[in-house]
Amino acid sequence: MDIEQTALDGVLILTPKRFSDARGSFSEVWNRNTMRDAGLDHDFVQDNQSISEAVGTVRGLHYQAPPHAQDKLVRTGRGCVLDVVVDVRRGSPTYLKWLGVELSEDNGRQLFVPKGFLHGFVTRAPRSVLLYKTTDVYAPDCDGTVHFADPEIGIDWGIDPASAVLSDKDAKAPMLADWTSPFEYEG
Ligand SMILES: Cc1cn([C@H]2C[C@H](O)[C@@H](COP(=O)(O)OP(=O)(O)O[C@H]3O[C@@H](C)C(=O)[C@@H](O)[C@H]3O)O2)c(=O)[nH]c1=O
Repeated sequence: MDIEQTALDGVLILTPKRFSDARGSFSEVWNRNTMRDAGLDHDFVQDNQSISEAVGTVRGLHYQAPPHAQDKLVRTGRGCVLDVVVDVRRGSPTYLKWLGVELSEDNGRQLFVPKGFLHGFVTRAPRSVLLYKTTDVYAPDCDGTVHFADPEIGIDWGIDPASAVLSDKDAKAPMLADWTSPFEYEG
């Protein structure tokens, strides 16, 4: 497993070793011991899958607030997405900085998204399948959204935001000006 730091403290790009042969390939996408040795001692308790049919589908920007905040380990099982995280830890030196990483079935990359970050993605291939593990279970009362096209964050999604395929919840999400982050930077 290759583990790469990013410009956002705590956000990691993990690329599993791929064993290829005449049949195809094999990869360990998560191994508790390997991860623990790399300092990632996380207790994942839920596995999720979303399937997005159309190119240009945006899901996000999402978070679960404390006490049910989630770390996430995200990958693409089929297709391709631009996966995006935004630092919303109040007091963080990189507050409101965002990072986009392409995750595809071909590159096999995974993104580790810690608590305190908004998470979202846009699909770049039809019928893209996102797979992700989380360290807390779904808690609808703590579920939150920030508008994906917030001008203060200014994410370049690579599409015209007006053409994005969105859920009603994401289309109606608050802008930062009407939202207070529940996360504090802990250094
Ligand atoms: C996230 C989630 C949703 N649901 C239900 C609620 C709802 O009826 C339906 C669809 O939910 P959503 O519209 O919130 O799904 P979606 O927009 O795919 O939400 C996800 O987006 C990505 C970007 C994330 O980071 C995830 O944590 C999650 O927020 O699934 C669960 O039962 N368990 C879950 O863990």
